[in-house]
Amino acid sequence: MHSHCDPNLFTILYQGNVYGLQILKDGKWIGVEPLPNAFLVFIGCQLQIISNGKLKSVIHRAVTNSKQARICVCTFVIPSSDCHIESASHLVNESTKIPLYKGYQYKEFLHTYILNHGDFEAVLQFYKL
Ligand SMILES: O=C(O)CCC(=O)C(=O)O
Ligand SMILES: [Fe+2]
Repeated sequence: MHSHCDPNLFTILYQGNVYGLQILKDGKWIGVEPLPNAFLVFIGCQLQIISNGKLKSVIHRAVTNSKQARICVCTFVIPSSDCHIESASHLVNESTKIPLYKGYQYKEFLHTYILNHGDFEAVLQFYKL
């Protein structure tokens, strides 16, 4: 699976016991070893925007393995398509004093995300103030 940030609010992920998940940190891909019975929570693009940048959505990807089949169970927590998204005012006041992003409807964001092939940095350019 190509590198991306999840466009939703957050993702709960169970990756079984076969390695394959990697996250991008400081320009380097880091493997996330599977932990038995552990769930991973990924901050999605929407939580980054709602938290006014306080929470960061991580770029990740899954790599294939020719020896073992890998099954990953993902639960995506997604806003309804006409949900209005904007930075939460109390988090804006706490951090930058100004919102970093303009508000939008979730379906509008998803459209931009798909047009930009999941490149969150490119998508953010449309919503940064
Ligand atoms: O297969 C994985 O570990 C990750 C899957 C994923 O990132 C996704 O479905 O959004
Ligand atoms: Fe993902």
